[in-house]
Amino acid sequence: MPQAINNWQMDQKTDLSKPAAKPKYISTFRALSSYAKPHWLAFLGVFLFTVVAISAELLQPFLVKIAIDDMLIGGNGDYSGLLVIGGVYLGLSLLSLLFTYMQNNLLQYAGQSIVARIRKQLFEHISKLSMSYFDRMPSGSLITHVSSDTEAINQFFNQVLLSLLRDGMTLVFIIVLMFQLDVQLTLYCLILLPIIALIAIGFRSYMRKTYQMARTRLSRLVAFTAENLSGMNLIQVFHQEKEQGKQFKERNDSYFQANVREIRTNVLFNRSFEILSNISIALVTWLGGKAVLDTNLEFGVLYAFITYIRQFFQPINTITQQWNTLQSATVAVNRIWGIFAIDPEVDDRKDAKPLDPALVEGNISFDGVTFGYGGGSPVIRDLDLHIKAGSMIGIVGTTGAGKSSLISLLCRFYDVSAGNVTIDGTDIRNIPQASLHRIIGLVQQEPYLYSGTILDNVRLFDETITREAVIRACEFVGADPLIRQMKDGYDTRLSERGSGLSAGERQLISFARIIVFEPKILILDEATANLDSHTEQLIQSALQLVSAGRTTIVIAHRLSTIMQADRIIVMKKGEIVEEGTHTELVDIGGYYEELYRHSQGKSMTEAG
Ligand SMILES: Nc1ncnc2c1ncn2[C@@H]1O[C@H](COP(=O)(O)OP(=O)(O)OP(=O)(O)O)[C@@H](O)[C@H]1O
Repeated sequence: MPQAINNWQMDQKTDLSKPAAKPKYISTFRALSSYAKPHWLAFLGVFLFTVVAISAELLQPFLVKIAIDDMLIGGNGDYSGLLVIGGVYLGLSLLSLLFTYMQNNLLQYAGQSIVARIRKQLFEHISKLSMSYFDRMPSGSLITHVSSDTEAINQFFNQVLLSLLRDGMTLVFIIVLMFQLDVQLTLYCLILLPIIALIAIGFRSYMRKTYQMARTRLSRLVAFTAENLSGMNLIQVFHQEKEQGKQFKERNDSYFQANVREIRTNVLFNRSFEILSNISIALVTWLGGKAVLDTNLEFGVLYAFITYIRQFFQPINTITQQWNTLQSATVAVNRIWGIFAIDPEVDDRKDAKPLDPALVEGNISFDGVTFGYGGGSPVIRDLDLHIKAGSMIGIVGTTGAGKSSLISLLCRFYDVSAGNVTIDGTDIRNIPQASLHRIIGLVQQEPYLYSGTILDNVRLFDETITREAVIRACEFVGADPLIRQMKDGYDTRLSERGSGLSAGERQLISFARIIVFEPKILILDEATANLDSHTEQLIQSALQLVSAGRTTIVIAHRLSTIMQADRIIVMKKGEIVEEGTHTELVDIGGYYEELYRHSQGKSMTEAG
């Protein structure tokens, strides 16, 4: 099971058991308002457009009232007045439509710009965080923050803010117009306000629960699906399709039930409002009708009143519906701002000075280095290692011995707990990370390839590196014939992580990267995957070419790769237990000799 997704699921599970943290609405508004500030002109425009759109819409019943009272009932048979009213009515509709359209577009634009900026800053911030953060934080959660959480903020602008503005203003305008028409009738209608508030509060907490339940169950379903897709080969090989199908069904059913419950609650809430609206209309028809019959009220006023009452409930309903969106936006803002508040544990010192790559020789020293992940028990213990510039050293050792950890310390993915690591005598903590990483080239066990062309993968999307330079590098490491055989040669597009290429081809491409970027220090975490002897030969000679003139550290899984190394170190439980050339180590008769005998036996068996 991929670790990240596993952790993500665990995360979702713990989230469920935790009581939901109290949302901080004020701090959400404050956080977002700093991003909204540069767009104040757009928001002012939205406000003005909303005023025009709502006024145009709400004046329409008023026009009909004038037509009824002044032209139909009390009029003198003047058709032209009716025609004018009809024309103005149509004009107001068009005006409302136009300004609603402009208001929506402007708000969408401002909202999207804000969210795009937050997303960009979040991505940049995450890219600067230290490896220790990524150890703690499952990548699934980070994906959620960059995608879903920023989307929740987008909804805040395009739904919550829009509704507060538009529906809030509509409500105020309607109440003013109703008071304008008839004070007594308006007061009767407002008697219903406390009942509306009670219903809204009652439903609010229930709706929040059903909404959260549906979201959590959806997250689980998505995590399960993602995990299954990435491990589909294992599922098929172990005939787990039925079992996984059963588990998927359980999650799917539980999401379905949560959804049904959410919809049921929403429908019930909407209908309650409709009933209230109808009660008000009945009340107004009865009281207003009586007043019309008693000639205390004009018929047109009653008509306009009933229309406004109908329009009165809809905005209240919409505003209440925004509660869930507001809440998820608040949670999203809290989570995103929580990430912004995290500083990288490995940071550049203020007085750090970059090294000139042209002057770097590549002498490396680990002096009394001790290190443990997250300050835990040491996985590297008081280690001393000195590597001369331009030499090649091989590292072998038991699994979990600390080989990769040693490399991570040299790349400064983590800081040592004690001792120091130096390059040409300079403590790497005194070198800015960007400068350090320009000196070091890393070829990982599973070279990472991006979705993009071979060309872009070799030059890592750095357009300043020419196509010719890439081709020369690939020719140099022997990858060129392989690439030319591909459908579009150097322009062949690779799928995610280069899944269309063999392990050997991926390594050759990452060797070409080294040639292109010319680091002084080369680190190779050799692939464990079985390569056919032809590819192994290719990699072997490519390594010799690439390592020439560079300080090279190879974590070896196949001894054949490092037999020619200037020095080999053997690690066990975070310490160097044997050290020397191949011949010296075989003579010692220790762990290395045992490994060597093993590999010889294996190749004899293979040969036999
Ligand atoms: N990110 C991490 N967080 C916590 N502990 C870790 C982390 N990475 C490695 N470890 C632990 O540190 C120890 C050394 O691991 P390391 O990966 O350096 O060993 P290794 O010699 O490279 O092993 P292998 O050959 O199996 O890759 C192990 O006990 C491992 O569990």
